[in-house]
Amino acid sequence: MDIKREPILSIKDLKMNYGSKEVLKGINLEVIRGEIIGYIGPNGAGKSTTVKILLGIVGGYKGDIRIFGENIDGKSMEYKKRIGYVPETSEIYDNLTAGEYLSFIGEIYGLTEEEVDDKAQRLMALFEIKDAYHNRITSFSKGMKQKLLIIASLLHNPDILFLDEPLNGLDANSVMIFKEILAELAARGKTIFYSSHIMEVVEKISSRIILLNNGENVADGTFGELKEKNFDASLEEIFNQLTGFNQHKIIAEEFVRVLQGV
Ligand SMILES: Nc1ncnc2c1ncn2[C@@H]1O[C@H](COP(=O)(O)OP(=O)(O)OP(=O)(O)O)[C@@H](O)[C@H]1O
Repeated sequence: MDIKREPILSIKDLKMNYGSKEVLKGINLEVIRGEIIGYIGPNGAGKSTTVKILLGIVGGYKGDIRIFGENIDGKSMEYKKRIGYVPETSEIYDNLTAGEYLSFIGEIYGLTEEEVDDKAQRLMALFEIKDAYHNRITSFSKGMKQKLLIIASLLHNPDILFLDEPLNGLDANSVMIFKEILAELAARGKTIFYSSHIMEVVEKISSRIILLNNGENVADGTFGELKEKNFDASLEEIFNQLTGFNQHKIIAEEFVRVLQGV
């Protein structure tokens, strides 16, 4: 098989209910090596639910999911060692120092203490937070915590990376570095699943964009392809069109009227 076309992730007819609420209504998706998938959709569309199912955090779904060809419903946990994850909000162990936290994560993935120490310090230096290596995470700023989460997700050199609003709190310089890191990783055959509400960034970095609305895929293609089908619009406008939303001005005016007691 052409290694570049190797399917990394395959989802067939994925359905998920929370109680009587149908959250995912039959998602189909095939992702190949080296793709950067921009996974977008309105609040509550089902993006995090999809990602949590793929990570094995949420069960009880229907459908067939294969990651690296392995059905994730099986007993094997091997596939998890090849996954990295940056959650949107994290239960990061605030009482540990950055070094202790990264050692803890690295050892879960089977890295030696020396390997983790060396890699962690070098990566923290590149993100300009090395001076905080021995500091407790509670003392970190929001952006510093985010950099730590990014490093923790990548320490074991995963083949597929799930990112949920990964730019949260990063300054403009760090955003530029991180976007380059993603492009470099993809060029080296890593697959990236990028969930975000910042359309300008998704538009620029994704090799393919998937729009989820109400638990269904309503668009799937390169930004160029989506533009062609949607009157050459920006991704923000395409998002508005495909989710049937054109009320922003009316809602904003009403919001301000309520604030003013009118
Ligand atoms: N643990 C849960 N129990 C019950 N309902 C849930 C649970 N988790 C999510 N939901 C519901 O599932 C739906 C999809 O939620 P999900 O978190 O996947 O959306 P999302 O697309 O990631 O949204 P956002 O952009 O706001 O992060 C929502 O209606 C949400 O209320």
